[in-house]
Amino acid sequence: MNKIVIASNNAGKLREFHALLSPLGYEPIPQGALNVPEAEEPHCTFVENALAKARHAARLTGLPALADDSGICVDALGGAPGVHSARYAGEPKADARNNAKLLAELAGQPNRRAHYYCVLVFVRHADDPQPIIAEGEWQGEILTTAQGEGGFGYDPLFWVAAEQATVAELGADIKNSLSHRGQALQALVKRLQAA
Ligand SMILES: O=c1nc[nH]c2c1ncn2[C@H]1C[C@H](O)[C@@H](COP(=O)(O)OP(=O)(O)OP(=O)(O)O)O1
Ligand SMILES: [Mg+2]
Repeated sequence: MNKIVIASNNAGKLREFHALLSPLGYEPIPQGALNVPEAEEPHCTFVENALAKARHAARLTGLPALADDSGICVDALGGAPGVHSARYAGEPKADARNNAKLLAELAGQPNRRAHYYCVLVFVRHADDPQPIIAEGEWQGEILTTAQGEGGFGYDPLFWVAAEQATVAELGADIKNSLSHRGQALQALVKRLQAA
């Protein structure tokens, strides 16, 4: 088995990585299981934050590491909350408060277009000079009320027209086949398997 530390403490992401990587012969290990504390995410781009998280986990575990930095970017808000999605409503990060703030910011706004973005960074070791980087994007719209119980984060507000459902109403397998994270991971795995 190819052990990979997943440099995340987000239970929703960890579930998705497990579902996507395990059938491909990888053994994803959440960084928390190896006592890796949360990394700082001080940067203004997703890719820099993902690289920081991946190097941090690889340094502390001595294992290859995969990090995800992701967020939701709303057109009418000039791309916000973007890299600040996790802490949009301040500390401590909380999905319910973030969703409430997003609805408040968009009150009366007819333009509901948004996209999820995900960048994945894989490092073979902490100082890897050639990280493998892959991205994914998923277009949708922000509803005016939450719908559905699945997924995590902003999923109950994120409407996918092609499915006539919010992401929180999609099954996990369908989400993984369409999502920003699923797309990025498919691209990343191709690169890993070619390496
Ligand atoms: O598929 C998704 N469905 C719903 N919401 C999502 C998704 N993907 C990212 N998001 C939101 C959640 C969080 O508010 C932010 C990620 O922030 P981000 O810093 O990358 O993750 P995090 O702090 O939750 O965990 P960690 O840094 O340990 O991986 O974007
Ligand atoms: Mg984070």
